[in-house]
Amino acid sequence: MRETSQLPAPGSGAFVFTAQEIRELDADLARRDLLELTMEHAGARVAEVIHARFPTGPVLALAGGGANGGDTFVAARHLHALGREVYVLAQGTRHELAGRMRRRLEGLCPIELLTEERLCAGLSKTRVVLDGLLGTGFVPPLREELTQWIRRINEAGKTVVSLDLPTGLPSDTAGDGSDAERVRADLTLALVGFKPGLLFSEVGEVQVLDLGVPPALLERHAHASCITPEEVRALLPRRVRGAHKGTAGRVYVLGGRPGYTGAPSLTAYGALRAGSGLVALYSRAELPRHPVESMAHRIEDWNALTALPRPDAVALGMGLGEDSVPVARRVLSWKVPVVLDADALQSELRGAGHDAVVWTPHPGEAARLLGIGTGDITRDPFAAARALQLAYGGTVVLKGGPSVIATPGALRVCLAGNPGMATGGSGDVLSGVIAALLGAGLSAPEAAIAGVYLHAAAGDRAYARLGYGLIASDIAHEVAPAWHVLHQASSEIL
Ligand SMILES: NC(=O)C1=CN([C@@H]2O[C@H](COP(=O)(O)OP(=O)(O)OC[C@H]3O[C@@H](n4cnc5c(N)ncnc54)[C@H](OP(=O)(O)O)[C@@H]3O)[C@@H](O)[C@H]2O)[C@@H](O)CC1
Ligand SMILES: Nc1ncnc2c1ncn2[C@@H]1O[C@H](COP(=O)(O)OP(=O)(O)O)[C@@H](O)[C@H]1O
Ligand SMILES: [K+]
Repeated sequence: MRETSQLPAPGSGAFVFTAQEIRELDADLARRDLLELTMEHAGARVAEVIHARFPTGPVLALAGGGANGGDTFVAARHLHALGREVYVLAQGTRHELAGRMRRRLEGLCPIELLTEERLCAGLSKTRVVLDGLLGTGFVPPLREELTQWIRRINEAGKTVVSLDLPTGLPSDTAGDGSDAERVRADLTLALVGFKPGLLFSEVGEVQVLDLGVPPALLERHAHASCITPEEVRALLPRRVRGAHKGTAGRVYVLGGRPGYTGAPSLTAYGALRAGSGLVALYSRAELPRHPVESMAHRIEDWNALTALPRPDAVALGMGLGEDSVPVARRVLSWKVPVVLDADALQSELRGAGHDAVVWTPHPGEAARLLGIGTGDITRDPFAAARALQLAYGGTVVLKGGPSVIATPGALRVCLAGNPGMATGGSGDVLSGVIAALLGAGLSAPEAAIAGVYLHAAAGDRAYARLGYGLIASDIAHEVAPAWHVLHQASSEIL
């Protein structure tokens, strides 16, 4: 599970790039004669951060044969200029720009060929290791010598700062969880944006460095972008002075069966705390713990739904069991906005959805919907979310730490949230939050983006108060203050 401290503050509007997208961005920068400047900027920023965070002691800089090594030569030059003792061990390079950066360093501080013996000697004398061996150009599997060096670095117990990616971590997919074949970094300084591998693997702290690349270029080449509090704040529905409960959104929650009565109640709490004017629960079971502010109806036969007035939004599937597919088909025919969750996430519903549907699978449910293994989902959540959206339509929320959203036009990721939220029922609360936002008039992509962020921000508030002992209803209750803070905050304090 991801530690709360690992990702940057959720305010970060950072982008995410795959290795191929970085190659395309670099080619674009090169055409504009900006690539060398960008590498210079990268090295300067890395040196600045290292000097600020670890102000004393020698630095051992390890430079590989590609541009990751080139950045490292630049960082070493800037650290030297800051008066730091720097020792550089480098592989040979055929990379033109990296070679130029190496020549600019030669004569200022020692550069020696990287061998295991020199690495061990260097590690014994240093305070900080700058890992610039492999970045986005890493093509697995690791060559044998790299495996040995990584082992030495990890065994030395020094502070390790990785440049762009911890060496050995694949750029585009989650690492396999084994630490043996990648550098265990204390801090990774990611250039221009996250790489998917940094979001979905256990990698320590990550800081994204702005390299002064024009935002339009970043946007053009990016794979995904992080949800910002500012955009969520702008999306949150505002009530007019004359609002009444009927205009604030009427949500139906269809779920539960004998023995499974908690889930729809948690969804109702989520919807109420996210501002629904009226929440009605329909279930074939008695729902003993539902919020008293909601209306719970036990129904014998789902055909009774036909006689009900159409709501503004529906959340469907939590604890509903095998009734889910026929009930979902009926509700989808109403063409009102719907959140499909839990038992309603079935492949029989492929083709039955519409634009105003939000599908909210966790990786197990996503695997069921796509007919592949859960490992295939968690290895590349962006690809999985996109594949689900293409297959099922609407908007897809692939839950996890972090959650990913695929809308018809974009991939988004939510940096808020924490492992304390890995507790039964927290996904049920999310369905209620999204349904409330749909009921208040947000589109499916908007409700998914704002709902996932609000739910995660509520989870962070609950974690701050309760730590890993937080339970799903705590998240539901924190949705209200999370919303309120966001609603009231001026943009300066977001
Ligand atoms: N816009 C940006 O963000 C900017 C990004 N920039 C930087 O560019 C970096 C990407 O640079 P890159 O493409 O040169 O690749 P990089 O990571 O240095 O690796 C290549 C080296 O690795 C080697 N190698 C490969 N596989 C291997 C294996 N399995 N086992 C062992 N070795 C292996 C390969 O060896 P070869 O195959 O050539 O023998 C070659 O020597 C990126 O991470 C960032 O730091 C900045 O400079 C400027 C702007
Ligand atoms: N490590 C984590 N970091 C961030 N969010 C998490 C983490 N673990 C779980 N969550 C969030 O908690 C919720 C869990 O949902 P789900 O697995 O459907 O739970 P349940 O089925 O018990 O309701 C999702 O919104 C997910 O994003
Ligand atoms: K690296």
